[in-house]
Amino acid sequence: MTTRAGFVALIGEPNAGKSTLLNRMVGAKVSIVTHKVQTTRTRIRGIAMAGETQIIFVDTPGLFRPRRRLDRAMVAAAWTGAADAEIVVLLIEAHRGLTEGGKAVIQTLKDRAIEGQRVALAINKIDKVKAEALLRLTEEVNAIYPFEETFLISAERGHGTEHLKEWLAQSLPEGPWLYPEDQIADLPLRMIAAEMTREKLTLRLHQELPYELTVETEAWEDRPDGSTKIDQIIYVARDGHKGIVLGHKGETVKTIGQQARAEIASFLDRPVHLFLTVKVRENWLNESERYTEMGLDFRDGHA
Ligand SMILES: Nc1nc2c(ncn2[C@@H]2O[C@H](COP(=O)(O)OP(=O)(O)OP(=O)(O)O)[C@@H](O)[C@H]2O)c(=O)[nH]1
Repeated sequence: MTTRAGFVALIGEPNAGKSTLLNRMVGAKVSIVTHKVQTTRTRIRGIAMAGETQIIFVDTPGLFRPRRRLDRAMVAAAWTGAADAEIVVLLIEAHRGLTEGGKAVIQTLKDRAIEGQRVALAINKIDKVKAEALLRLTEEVNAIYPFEETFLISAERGHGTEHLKEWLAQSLPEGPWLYPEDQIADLPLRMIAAEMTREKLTLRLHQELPYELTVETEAWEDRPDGSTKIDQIIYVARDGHKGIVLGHKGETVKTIGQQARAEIASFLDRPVHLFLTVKVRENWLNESERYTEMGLDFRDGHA
C-alpha cells in the first residue's frame, strides 16, 4: 500500500470561500463561516482522507491589505502557511473576477515562488455566473500566471470539489500519514468549541463589537454520566464592551450560551453544560502573547 500525505494551503481574499471549501473537503465544521469578512483568525487545519492519501489543509486567514498590527500578522501568517505547503490553491470568486486584490495576491505568489511547490487556481462560486464568463476568466487569470491546473468549483454546492480533492490527493508526495486516521482536525476540541461560541457572538453582536473579542475554553470535563462540562471565557477589549456582551440582565450572553451549547452538543454528539464568563482584557490586540496563542507569529507582524 502506497500512502501519501502533505500540506495544502488555501489562500485568497477575504470571503473567497476558503472556510466553506475546507469544511466541505474535511466534512466537519472546523472553521467558522459567517457573512462577515475576516472571521478566520486562527490557522486552522483540517484533515481529509482521499483513498490512501492524507490531505492536511492549512486554512489561512484572508489575504488583504494590512491596516492594523493584527491584520499584518494575519497576512504574514497566511503567507507562512502557504510557504509550508506542498500545494497552494488560490481561490477567487467567479462573479467578482480578477480584482485588484486578486492581482496583488498573484503577484506575491509569483514573487514568492517556491521550488517544487505546485500552485492551482480554483474559481469558486460558479453557481453565480454563466459558463462563458468562466472561460474568459480562466484565460484572463492564467495569462498573468500559468497555474498548473484550474478548477471551476462551487464550494457551497459541492460542484467540482471532488475533482479538486482527487487532484490534490494524487499530487501530494508519497510518505507515511502524519496524523492518526480518525483525527478530523489537529485542533483540540476545546478550541473548536471556543470557535463555535465566538461564531454565535459574532453573529449576534456584529454591529456593536466588530472583531475585538476572543473566546477561550478554560476547562473541559467529560463526566461519567456521558455529558461534558465546558467553561469558557469571553474576553473583551474594553470595560464598556462587557455590558454589551452581557446584555440587559444577562439576556444576551444567555441566548448566546444556549445557541453555542446546542451546537457544541450536536458536534460532540453528547449533552453539554456550557458556562460562559465575560472578562476584560485590555489591549489584547497588542499583546504578542495573544498572537502566538492564535497561531500567528507576532514577529512576522512587523514584516
Ligand atoms: N453562492 C456561493 N456562495 C459561496 C460559495 N462558497 C462560499 N460561499 C459563501 O461566501 C461567503 C464567504 O465564505 P467563507 O468560506 O467564509 O470565506 P473565507 O474565504 O473563508 O473568508 P475569510 O474567513 O473572511 O477569509 C459565505 O457566505 C459562503 O456561504 C459558493 O460556491 N457559492
